Amino acid sequence: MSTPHVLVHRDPSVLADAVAARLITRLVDAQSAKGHASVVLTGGTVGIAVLAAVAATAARDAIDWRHLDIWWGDERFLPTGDPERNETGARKALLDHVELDPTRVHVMMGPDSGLTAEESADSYAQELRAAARPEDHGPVPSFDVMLLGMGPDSHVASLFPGRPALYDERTAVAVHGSPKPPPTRISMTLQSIRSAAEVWVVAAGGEKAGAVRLALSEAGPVQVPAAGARGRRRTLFLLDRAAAANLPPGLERVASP
Ligand SMILES: O=C1O[C@H](COP(=O)(O)O)[C@@H](O)[C@H](O)[C@H]1O
Repeated sequence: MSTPHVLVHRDPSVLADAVAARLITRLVDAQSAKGHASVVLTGGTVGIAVLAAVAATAARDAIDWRHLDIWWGDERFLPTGDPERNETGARKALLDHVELDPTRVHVMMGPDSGLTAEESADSYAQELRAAARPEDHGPVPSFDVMLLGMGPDSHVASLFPGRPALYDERTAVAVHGSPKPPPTRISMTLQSIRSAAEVWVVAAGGEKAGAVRLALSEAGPVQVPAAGARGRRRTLFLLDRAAAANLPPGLERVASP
């Protein structure tokens, strides 16, 4: 697992634009090396702002959208089209504006599929396994980039502090009784997060500063889920100034004065 690096941008808007630019570059590089790329999306304020920033730049046309696999780190277990679904936010902000191959868009199914949350999570785990290649050495693809928002309680995806999902050895699980609504969710587990080549934790706002500090300390992932979010090759914490207000000494690298 990689050691986290921290980049601090001036405000949430510069942060979203900078992450969008970084994401486009990373996906274009991956596609030029392999012919395809993969990204894991997140919900939440900054996660969706990054997608809107990608949609707003002409550089988005540098991505070969038909050869991009899109996954989600977590989903609220709500019907297709519900405004609270992470998928709905992502489609509105970006996915509806680019030409994707629908077979490469891997949604976590909601109750309108007829599946229970457990069955939906199992189905996602199977989809992950089917997409993994021998070189991934496991049941989950080595995603090129996994984007993760983070809550003020340090949750990432739908992995909340102290909850059973953090001990689970499966790759995707149902989450019940989420402290943040809605109560039922589907989430990738830490095992899946750690399969990503690059994990980018993106956070803005002073209410996240304490969680950012803990996530970059020696805290364990059961108490501080974001402390367990690490990529195989690279881990970035991409922050605005407010979220970076309480960093452990020596970590900050100011990227936008
Ligand atoms: O519920 C969720 O929250 C987190 C963080 O959201 P934010 O609005 O505080 O940025 C998000 O990463 C996760 O995907 C989502 O389901």
